[in-house]
Amino acid sequence: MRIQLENVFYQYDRKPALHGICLNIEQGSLTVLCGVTGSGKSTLLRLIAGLEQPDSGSISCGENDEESARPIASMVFQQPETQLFASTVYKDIEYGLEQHRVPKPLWQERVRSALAQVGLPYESYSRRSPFLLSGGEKRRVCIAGAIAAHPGLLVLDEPTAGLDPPAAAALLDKVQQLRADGLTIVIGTHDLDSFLPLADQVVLLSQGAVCYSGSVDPLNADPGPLYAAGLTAPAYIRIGRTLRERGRLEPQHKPRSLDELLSGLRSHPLPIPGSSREPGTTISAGHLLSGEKRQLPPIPPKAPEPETAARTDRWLSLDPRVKWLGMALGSIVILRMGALLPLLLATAMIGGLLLSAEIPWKRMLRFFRPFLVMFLFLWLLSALSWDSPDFTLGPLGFSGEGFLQGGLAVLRFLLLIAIGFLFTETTTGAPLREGLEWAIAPLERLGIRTRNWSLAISITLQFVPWILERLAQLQLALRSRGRQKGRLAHWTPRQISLLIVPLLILVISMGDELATAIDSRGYDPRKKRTPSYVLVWLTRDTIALVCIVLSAAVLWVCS
Ligand SMILES: Nc1ncnc2c1ncn2[C@@H]1O[C@H](COP(=O)(O)OP(=O)(O)OP(=O)(O)O)[C@@H](O)[C@H]1O
Repeated sequence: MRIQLENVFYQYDRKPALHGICLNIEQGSLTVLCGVTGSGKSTLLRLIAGLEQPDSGSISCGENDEESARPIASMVFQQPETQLFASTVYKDIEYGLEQHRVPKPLWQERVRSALAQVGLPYESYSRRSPFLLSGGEKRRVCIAGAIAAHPGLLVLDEPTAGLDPPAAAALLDKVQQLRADGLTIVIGTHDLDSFLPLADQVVLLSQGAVCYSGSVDPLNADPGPLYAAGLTAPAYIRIGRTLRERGRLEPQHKPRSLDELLSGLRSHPLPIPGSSREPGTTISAGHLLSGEKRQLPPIPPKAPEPETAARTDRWLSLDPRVKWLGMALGSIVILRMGALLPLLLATAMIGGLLLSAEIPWKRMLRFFRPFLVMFLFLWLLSALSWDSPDFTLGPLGFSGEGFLQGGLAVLRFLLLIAIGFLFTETTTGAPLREGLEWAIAPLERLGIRTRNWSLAISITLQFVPWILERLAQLQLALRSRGRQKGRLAHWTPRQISLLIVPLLILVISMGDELATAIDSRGYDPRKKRTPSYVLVWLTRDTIALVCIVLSAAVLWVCS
C-alpha cells in the first residue's frame, strides 16, 4: 500500500505536534521514523495508520481496487498492555479478524499461524489471558494480532522495547520477512542500531517537522542529520567513522550494519601503511567511541505559545481556594434563580469566563454534547401536558408554562455543569486536592477524619485523567483492529463492553500498586502530610474573589 502525506498538520489542544509533514511511503517499503522523545513519532504513526485525522493537509493511501479491499492498516502500540482487551489470547487476535471480515472458518488457522510467526506456540498460549503474560509476550501477542489480518500496512511503535535480545532479533527477522512478502511497514523507534540497517527510507523528526527523509546511505556516510535531530548515530557508523579516520578502514568503506563493519574489518586485517599506530596495535572500544556524543540529548525546548498559554496560565495560577469559593457561591446563586432574565445574565457571565479560559471548542462540545441531548429530552418531557395542552403536535400535548419551567431548570443545570467544567479545566490535580483539603479541614473539629476523606478523594481525582487516558488508548486499540473510517463516532454495546474489562483490570492493578506504595511509606492519617502544592494567596486572588462576590451579589439581587 502506498501512502502520501501532503503538508500534514496536527495539534493537541491547540499545541502543534506535527507541522508541514510531506512524505511518500512506497508500496512494500520499510520506513524507519526516528527522533528524540516528544518529536512526534507516535502521533505521526497514528496518523499514518489512519487512527487519527490531520487537522489540515491530507493523507492518501492505496492506488488500486485490489489494495483498497485489503485492511487499511494494523498498528502495534508502544505499550502493549494498552492494546489487549479480550479474555484470552485467541479471542484478542480473533477480534481483529472479525472486524476485517475474514471468513470464520479461516480464523483458527490465522491465529495459529500468527502466533507461530511471533514464536508463541498456539497450544500453550491461545487460551491464556493476555493480561497475565510478561511484557515481551504481550508485545508478541499484539504483533500476532496485527499480522493475523494480513494488513496492507503494518505500523509498529517502538517494537523492540521490552524484548530480550533473542526476541528482538527474531522480531527483526520477522519484519524483514514481512517486507519481503510485499507488506508496507512503518516503524517508529529509538533503536537505530537495529532498524537503520533494514530501512529503505529514514525519516527524521525534530520538533514535529521532518528534518531528513531519504535513503539510509547518506546517513551512513555522514550522520550529521542524526546529530542535528538530537540523536546519536548507531554504533557501527561511529566505529566505522573512527576506523576510517585512523586509517584502519578504507575511506570508501561505509558499513551499513554491524555485520558489514565486521566483515570489512576481517577483509582488511592489516593496518594501512602510513598509519601512526604500530602494526598489530589494538584499538579499544572506548578509544573508538571517544570524541562522540555519549550523554543523553536534551529534549529540545518547545516553541512558546504566546497568547493562549498566557491566558490559560492566568487561570491555572489562580489560587484553587478562590475557585472552590467561586464554584460554591456560583452554584448557590444559580440554584436560587427562577426567572429567565437573571439566568440569561448568569449564562452570559459564565460564557464569558469559559471564553476567557480559552478552552478549545472541540473539547467543550465533546463534554457538553451528552448533557445537551439528555437535557433536551428532559425538557420536552417536562413540557408534556395531557390534560390542558396549550398546543399539540400530533398525539402529544404541550403546556407553555411547562415548556418555560422545564427550559429554566435545564438552563440551571447546564450552568451548574459549566461552572464545574470551568473549574476542573482550569485547575490541575495537585492544587485541586490541596484546595479541597483546605475546604473540608474545618470538619476535623467535629471529629471527622478529613485526612482519610481527602486522601480517598485525591486518589479518586488522580485516577480520573488516568482512566480517561487509558480509555482513549483502548479505544484506539479497538480502532486499530479494523474500525472503518467514517464509523469512528459510533460505538456498539459490544465494543463498549469490551473496553470495560481491561479498564477495570487496569484500574484495579493500579489501585493495588498505589495502596501498596502508600502502605510501604507508612501512611498514618493522624500525621500531617507534606503538601504536593503550596497554597499561596496573592493580591490577584483577593481581586478575583472580590469580583466573584460582587458578581454573585448582582445575580442574587436580580434573581
Ligand atoms: N494526548 C496528548 N495530549 C496533549 N499532548 C500530547 C498528547 N500526546 C502527545 N502529546 C504531545 O505531542 C508531542 C509529540 O508526542 P509523541 O508522543 O508523538 O512523541 P514521540 O516522538 O512519540 O515521543 P516518545 O519517543 O517519547 O514516545 C509531545 O510534545 C507530547 O507532549
